[in-house]
Amino acid sequence: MAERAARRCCLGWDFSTQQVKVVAVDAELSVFYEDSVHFDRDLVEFGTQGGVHVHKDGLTVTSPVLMWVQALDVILEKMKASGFDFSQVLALSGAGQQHGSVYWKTGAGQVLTRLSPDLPLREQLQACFSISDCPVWMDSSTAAQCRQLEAAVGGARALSRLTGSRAYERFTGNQIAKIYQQNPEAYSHTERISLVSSFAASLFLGSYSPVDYSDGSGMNLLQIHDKVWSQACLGACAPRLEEKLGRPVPSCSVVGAISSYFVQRYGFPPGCKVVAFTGDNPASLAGMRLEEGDIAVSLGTSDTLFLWLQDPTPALEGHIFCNPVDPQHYMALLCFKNGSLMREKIRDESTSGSWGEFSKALRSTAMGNGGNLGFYFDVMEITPEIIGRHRFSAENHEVPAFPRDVEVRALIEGQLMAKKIHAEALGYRVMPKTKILATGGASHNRDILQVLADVFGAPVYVIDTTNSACVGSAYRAFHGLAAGTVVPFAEIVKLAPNPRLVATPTPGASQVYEALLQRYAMLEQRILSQTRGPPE
Ligand SMILES: O=C(CO)[C@@H](O)[C@H](O)CF
Repeated sequence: MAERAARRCCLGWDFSTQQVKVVAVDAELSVFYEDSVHFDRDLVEFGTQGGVHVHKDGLTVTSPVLMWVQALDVILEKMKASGFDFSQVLALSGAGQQHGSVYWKTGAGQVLTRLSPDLPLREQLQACFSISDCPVWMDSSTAAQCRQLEAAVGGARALSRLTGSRAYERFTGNQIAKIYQQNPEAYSHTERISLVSSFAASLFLGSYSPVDYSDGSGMNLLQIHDKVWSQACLGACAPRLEEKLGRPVPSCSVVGAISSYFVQRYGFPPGCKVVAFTGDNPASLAGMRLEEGDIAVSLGTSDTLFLWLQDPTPALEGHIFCNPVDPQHYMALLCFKNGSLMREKIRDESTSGSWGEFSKALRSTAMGNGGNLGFYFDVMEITPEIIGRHRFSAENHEVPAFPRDVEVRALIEGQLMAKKIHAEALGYRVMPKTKILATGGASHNRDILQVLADVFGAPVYVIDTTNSACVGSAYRAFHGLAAGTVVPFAEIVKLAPNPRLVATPTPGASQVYEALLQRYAMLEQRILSQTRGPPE
């Protein structure tokens, strides 16, 4: 085989819900290698579906930690077999599904430092975990612990101001509290608790990696302004918790050099740096190269907004995390459950299942839709908590139906105005330099993106985000190599492929939507007050 040219690079890892993925990115920021191990398909013995075990109560959702360990063994062996030249790896970083937690048994730290390069990780770490099936982000079994935590710190809004979010069932602090309450023996035999991100970093380090600020912001435990653990939250969840978590670190930190295990078994250079791993969403923000004032809109099954914020306003909806690439700033995540499934339903009902007709309906109706407004939530919406379909005429009278073209525009304008209103409630503001990055299935529909540009009053770009968490992790590894210097992340990634401009605001759009957004916000509050008590 022709000798492969030496290619200095950084690796970006993603320990996600369904697989472990890796990309290799060279100094020109080109991705030249990628590989993955899919849990359900490649590690059948663990019996997962979608990478998880959904328990009989329908609320508890876990994943086997040894599956994640074995996936790393398998993917590294695949890379070795493919002839990947590990000696060229300057640094690596990674991402993990947010909120999940790993419980290292007393003594495991010693095992990590003394791994034999002659054996796979799975064999040597077999007995190192006090909890074998780890709680993950899909778990919703900790409602009681959420209420206890909010009560301990003065309520949901107080907790949101402190940690960036009100209590959420999937957030790690509440999961730790449940384990301490329901399995105290396992908790007492736990010497370290990692997130999935810092667990993965620990494997490469050969010692416990600290939790980074950004993923740590998804625990309901970290004070996002001071970047220290909240003693009130720690105390409300479990005893002696701070010693099990260790001190959190800035996300751009170099947490150490790669363990000799990987040097001897795979040929990594001894000086290969490990940069703190972080959550998958913060890593994706890095991969999309979001900058201050930018917003990424992922239009998928559920719609997700990634915001870059300088002065966040924590609220009862959405999540504020410490920014993964700028320790002075923040990011926010907003999830809208009624995303593409709702768009597909209206497409089927109003345009005979045709996206072409759906787009025609958008093009044949004017911005503002003649004052008609719609709220379309066939499943309970997260942001805000509303269910059902609610249509309003220009006079704010609720009506039972719209003509089909009006219905299509009312759906899309409603979904996108909700995004702007709730983003602004978290402190987001469109700036002159704002770019909107659209991703996900619906980002292939240019007519939907035109409405997005009109509602936000900003240009819309599309970007390939297939491996955004991995690529963002590789970018962060390069940034970590510059650690100690004041080189901003944007400077490190300026050679990366640029997003493609797809839509710019129609002249007059801001006048139309300024008034409509106010009406939408008022009507949303009207619906909320009709369906639940006064806001907290
Ligand atoms: O819970 C989430 C974010 O808060 C999910 O996006 C997980 O990070 C997916 F792994």
